Amino acid sequence: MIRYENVTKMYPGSKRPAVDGIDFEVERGEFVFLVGASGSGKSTCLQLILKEERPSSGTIHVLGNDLGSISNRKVPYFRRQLGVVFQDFRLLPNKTVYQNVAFTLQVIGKSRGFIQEAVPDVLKMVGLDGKGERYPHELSGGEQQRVAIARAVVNKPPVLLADEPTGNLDPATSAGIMQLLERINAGGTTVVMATHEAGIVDKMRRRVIQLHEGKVVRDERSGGYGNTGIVPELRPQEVKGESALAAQAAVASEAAAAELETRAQPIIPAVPVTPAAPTHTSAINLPQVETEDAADHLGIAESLGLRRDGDQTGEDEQNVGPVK
Ligand SMILES: Nc1ncnc2c1ncn2[C@@H]1O[C@H](COP(=O)(O)OP(=O)(O)OP(=O)(O)O)[C@@H](O)[C@H]1O
Repeated sequence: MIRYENVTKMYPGSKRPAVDGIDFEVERGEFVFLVGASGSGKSTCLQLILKEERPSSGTIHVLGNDLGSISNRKVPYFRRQLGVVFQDFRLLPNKTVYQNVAFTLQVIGKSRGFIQEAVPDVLKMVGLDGKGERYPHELSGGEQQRVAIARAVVNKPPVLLADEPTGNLDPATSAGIMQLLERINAGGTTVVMATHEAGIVDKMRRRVIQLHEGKVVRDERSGGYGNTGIVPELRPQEVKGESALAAQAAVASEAAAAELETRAQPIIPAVPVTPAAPTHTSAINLPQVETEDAADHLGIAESLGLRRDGDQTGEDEQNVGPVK
């Protein structure tokens, strides 16, 4: 479904690759966590899958397509098969919940009848029944992320990519979001999620691919986050508030019990990871709602794969192939 073959990504002006000769394959229906310290290459991996970035060398196949062979013109069509969720939600602030989700379908030319059926269905699925007329600023952070997830999956993409989707949420709210992602995965959608949050990874016991300085240092079926005691930046984010701390403790104790029950063997043995300065703060940062304008619409559309980006010249065209 997603296959990395000896992929390296070197950003211009960088001294070392962000992604350094990595190989992995994600099968249809898997739930995979990408973990690792800040700067280890998690977001770059997701951007490469989305063809937002191009590898410096190596090959990436997604849904049967060699990404190197998809022309710029076809990129938006390719991206429609991938749902994307971000840490900062990226909702359109002057559109209602309903309109935020409908917008995705309108841009790709779905009929009014289809939209009128699909949007209420997906809002119900994510637990936002009855909140369609609210604006993003009238929702909690968790509800805003549910809208973003609804928008990502309303067109039933076979793959959902999530980059720190719980990064702005307290642990109790995060647990609800993770249940929702699990439910979406149980419905057959392949989920690849980058995260720093050890409690979540430890509790879920799904496949874990750990990156360190752009290399895969662990690929473990049914894994945990890693030895968070040794590596400072892998510790779970601290949170403020008694209920959040209680929820985090509950997750940690369940994870400890699960650890005792199951000790899965790594596919690639873990290697020591050099500690680096922690970069994440303990505050819960809710994103600022920005003023809506045309640029917002275009930026959102582009990042969701609804609009063509890049130059228009020179590449061979190739039809986006069937789902593998
Ligand atoms: N557009 C860019 N231009 C230059 N360097 C970049 C760019 N994006 C990322 N990098 C660098 O590539 C490396 C990997 O970054 P990346 O964002 O993929 O890591 P990450 O694991 O997602 O980090 P975080 O958890 O902090 O989001 C870092 O050294 C980063 O500074």
